Amino acid sequence: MDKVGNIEVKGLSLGYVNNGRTSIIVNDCSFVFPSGSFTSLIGPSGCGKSTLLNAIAGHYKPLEGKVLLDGIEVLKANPDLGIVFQQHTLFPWKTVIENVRFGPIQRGINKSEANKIAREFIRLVGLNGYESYYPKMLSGGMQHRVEIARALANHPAVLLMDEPFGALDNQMRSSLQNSLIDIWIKAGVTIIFVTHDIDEAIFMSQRVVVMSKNNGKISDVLYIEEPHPRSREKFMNSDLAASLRDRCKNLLADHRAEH
Ligand SMILES: Nc1ncnc2c1ncn2[C@@H]1O[C@H](COP(=O)(O)OP(=O)(O)OP(=O)(O)O)[C@@H](O)[C@H]1O
Repeated sequence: MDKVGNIEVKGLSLGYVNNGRTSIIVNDCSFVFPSGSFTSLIGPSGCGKSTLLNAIAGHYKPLEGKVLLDGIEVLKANPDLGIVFQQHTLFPWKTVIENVRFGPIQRGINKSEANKIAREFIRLVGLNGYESYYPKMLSGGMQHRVEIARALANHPAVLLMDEPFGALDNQMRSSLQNSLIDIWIKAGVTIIFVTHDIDEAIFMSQRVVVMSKNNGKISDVLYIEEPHPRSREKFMNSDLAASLRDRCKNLLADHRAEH
């Protein structure tokens, strides 16, 4: 079956064992991230967003339950599950094109075909002309675009993003948010996006999953019907965005009050 990027989290419990004691981080969580959807995960610091993302990526073994990609259990890291972190993971000694073609070459694709694939994704992230630059010659935002191109060059069905724009200034962050939406529409991947920023989650996603720190569960899911691409100015100043923002703030405040 073709990978279409439907992620199903079923009865998933995640935790850490330290000195024989198990701490539960995510508790019996079930959720579907439909193929081609854009979902943000928000929640208080330490609630388990990164742990959940890593479990979906196959980097982390559940205590209970499972993650299914298109009906098949994810048991280890898989090229269909691309991951982009906040910190840069580009090879500093490789140029942009060498970084982006790395995955295809690892998969056994010949160099000229890998270059073709890499150029396609470099163009998609708006960096044509920068193929022969080294990462240190690029701004932080441009390096992020290379990271995204590198992840997409593996043709993942799902892109897992852990606060990818967390360290950037507002202007750069807005510009990358617009680019990512554009890429998402063109590439048709499923995106699961972890962020601390409520406005970022509301602006970008179709659904915002709010995680709770108290019981390791999903505490609410906000569905955002506004179609993409959204006008930042118009949508973020709308009544809908204001009410979503309030709901998110209240949910996060509830967690703090109960703690
Ligand atoms: N290797 C580990 N051993 C023990 N506990 C850990 C380990 N890694 C993370 N934790 C704990 O698991 C919990 C969840 O961490 P996680 O990084 O998933 O949270 P998060 O919601 O992504 O947090 P943040 O928003 O601050 O990045 C935290 O309490 C953290 O201290």
